[in-house]
Amino acid sequence: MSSFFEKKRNIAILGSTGSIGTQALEVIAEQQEHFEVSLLTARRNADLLIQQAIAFKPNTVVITEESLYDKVFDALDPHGIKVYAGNSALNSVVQMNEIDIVLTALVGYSGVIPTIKAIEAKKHIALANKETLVVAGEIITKLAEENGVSILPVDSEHSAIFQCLVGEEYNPIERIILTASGGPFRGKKAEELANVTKAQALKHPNWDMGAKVTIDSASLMNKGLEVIEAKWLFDLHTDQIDVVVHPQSIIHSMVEFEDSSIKAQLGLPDMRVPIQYALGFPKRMKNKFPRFNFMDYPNLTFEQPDTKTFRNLQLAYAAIEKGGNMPCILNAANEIAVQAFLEDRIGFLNMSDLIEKCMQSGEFIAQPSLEDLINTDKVIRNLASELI
Ligand SMILES: NC(=O)C1=CN([C@@H]2O[C@H](COP(=O)(O)OP(=O)(O)OC[C@H]3O[C@@H](n4cnc5c(N)ncnc54)[C@H](OP(=O)(O)O)[C@@H]3O)[C@@H](O)[C@H]2O)C=CC1
Ligand SMILES: CC(=O)[C@@H](O)[C@H](O)COP(=O)(O)O
Ligand SMILES: [Mn+2]
Repeated sequence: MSSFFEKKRNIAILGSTGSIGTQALEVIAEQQEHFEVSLLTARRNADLLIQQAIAFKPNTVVITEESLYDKVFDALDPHGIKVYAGNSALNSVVQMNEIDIVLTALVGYSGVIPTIKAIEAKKHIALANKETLVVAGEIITKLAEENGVSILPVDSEHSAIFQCLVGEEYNPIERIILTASGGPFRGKKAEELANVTKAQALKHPNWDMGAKVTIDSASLMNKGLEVIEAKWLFDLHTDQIDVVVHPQSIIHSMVEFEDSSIKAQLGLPDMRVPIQYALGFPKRMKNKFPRFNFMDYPNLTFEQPDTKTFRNLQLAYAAIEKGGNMPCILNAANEIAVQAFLEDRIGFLNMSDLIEKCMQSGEFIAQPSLEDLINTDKVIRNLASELI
């Protein structure tokens, strides 16, 4: 069967060895008549990267950890696959001619520069890496517009909103409602959270994801980052973005229009659905993913987020309302806090304290350039590390 696209879409996956990256390869394996892989990248997981490259035959792979170059080269050179190492290699290969769409599935701030390089080379972006828009949303959305490229959301909530907006080009959004699972500690109070372990925090009730986003979900920082991501993706004011806790993660998010109608996108929690939608947009492709059965979920429930206990959501709203480099400060402090929590160096509640301190002491820049943001990230990482 031939593809319904003019030609097969060439996909670059930045972070192919992670949770989003591996699920994207599952999607591509099931939709081989429509997609092929031109680039795969990883940081340290050389064994999986080699395995993926042999199976999907990309033109090029990058391993950013330079000490692993020889291992990956020796394994893939005999297959005619080009191998590079390091961040600068990543920033240049995302511009390769044959790439149509770059799926950004790296973690954290590391996604910012490769995404900018890809947009400058007029590649469409399938955006999983929400931190990119948190750090540099204004610069990146402007750059995408100037280069005529689309930023197609992969994050489940933003994909839901994007899907609700198809056909609504003439209808302004009144507000969006981002759903939040509430994470593994939903309903718990501060005194119960003081001594929770990373093993408990890493047990998300509905989604199987990488460690960083799973801790963010447990602390509600994930929802805070998603509020900022939504502001830039859909050009909204923060007072148009509400968060509702929906513990079943079946309604992935909603849009309310000016006539009071609310549209929602529903389905089982399965990231392959939004990944496939972004890569195949505007086409919905037939697949064999499990189907949702309403009888299995007789109770879909909704609650207010407890922002007194889970302070990160309020900190994120405060950061985006302040604007400038404040979301970049929030993000850098959060990345250091999450890493420290995962290494048992700080407790769960200390994460919010650390982020708040960095927001209070970091130098505020109202109209930051990209260089200002790169510097802010560096300075705040140092500050947060010193404060631990
Ligand atoms: N997982 C999910 O279901 C969802 C994730 N997201 C977002 O998608 C992004 C990816 O998340 P997820 O897949 O869970 O993350 P993972 O930790 O599972 O995977 C991250 C990937 O990026 C690579 N990587 C990590 N750090 C660096 C770095 N500094 N430089 C270069 N490559 C790096 C890793 O390589 P290696 O394996 O070699 O370390 C791996 O391939 C995040 O921004 C997350 O918030 C959004 C919605 C859902
Ligand atoms: C799958 C996905 O998009 C995650 O970002 C998810 O949203 C995490 O769930 P909560 O942050 O709602 O717990
Ligand atoms: Mn999400």
